[in-house]
Amino acid sequence: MPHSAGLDVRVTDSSLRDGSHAKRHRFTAEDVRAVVAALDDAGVPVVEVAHGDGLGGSSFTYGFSHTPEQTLIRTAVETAKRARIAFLMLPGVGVRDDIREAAGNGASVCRIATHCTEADIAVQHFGLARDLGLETVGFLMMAHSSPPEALARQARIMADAGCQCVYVVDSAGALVMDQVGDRVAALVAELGGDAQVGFHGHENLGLGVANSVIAVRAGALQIDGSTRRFGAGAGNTPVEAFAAVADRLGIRTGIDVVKIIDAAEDVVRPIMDGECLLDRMALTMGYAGVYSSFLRHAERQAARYGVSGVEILVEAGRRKLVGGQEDQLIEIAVELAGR
Ligand SMILES: CC[C@H](O)CC(=O)C(=O)O
Ligand SMILES: [Mn+2]
Repeated sequence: MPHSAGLDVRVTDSSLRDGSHAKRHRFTAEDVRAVVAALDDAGVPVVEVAHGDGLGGSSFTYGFSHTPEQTLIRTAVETAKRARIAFLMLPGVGVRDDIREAAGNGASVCRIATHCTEADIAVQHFGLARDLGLETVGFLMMAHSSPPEALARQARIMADAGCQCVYVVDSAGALVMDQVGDRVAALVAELGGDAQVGFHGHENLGLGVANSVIAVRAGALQIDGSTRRFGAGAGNTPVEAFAAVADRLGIRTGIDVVKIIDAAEDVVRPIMDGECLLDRMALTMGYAGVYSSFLRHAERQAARYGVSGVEILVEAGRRKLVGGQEDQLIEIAVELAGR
């Protein structure tokens, strides 16, 4: 199922969604307008916009949005001339009405994310999205924690429910090279022509670009990244670096490398609170297999209870915490403080 528009791989930029974690969900409509205009001009085909934890994520658990995400989505749709606007939702964090509202605001790509063993909770959401005429993408999160065959069985559930591209999502940035290739290849073999396969990387072991190239070589047709690595943890695969490497390898992304390099420096960097760094905390996440979006939560609890953020993350990895279990970071911090 190749791309029609002369592309070998379609890139989705997640900086206005995954970057929301790094910016503590403080995006403004002006931020969205500036970033979408620059990415659109550089030829990025899909731009994802939402609260970091997806539609409905604005809450005490995950952190409140500065500007309602549906306003941000509408702003992105109004700004983009060519790019399609995508949104993410996690069943249970968001509900079906959130999908209807995002579609009403003009978003055209619906991305549904589940933990990598729980694809069945997304079945009704894929059905609704297809009924609304949306393109569908499925996210199998924390993919390092499931072997390739198990992941492929979950991908089959998503594809049968109407998902048109299932992503191997390296939420913890813990997958190392062949581990990406093996997972992508298993999904390609399982799905055949029924759905495409994608890869979403994080930089916690410094492998976002290399892992993405390996994913493409294993048959992935969609790749996520964030310009300037603006994402959770050490950030995502940098779109500008991936576009440059892809160009050198003869992989067509349709992205203008010079323009995306300028966008990273002149437009995206100024709206970031700081660079997304491969520092002690982020590297620990990749090494211990911890959900990247736990970074800010772990930092906060470490400061609040006067304990080591690294120790919180190591224990979170040992407990194999999944998204939605942010409150256990508090429990871990309290236990560490009591020792
Ligand atoms: C909370 C959703 C999560 O950030 C989705 C994602 O980008 C990932 O799992 O990497
Ligand atoms: Mn991510």
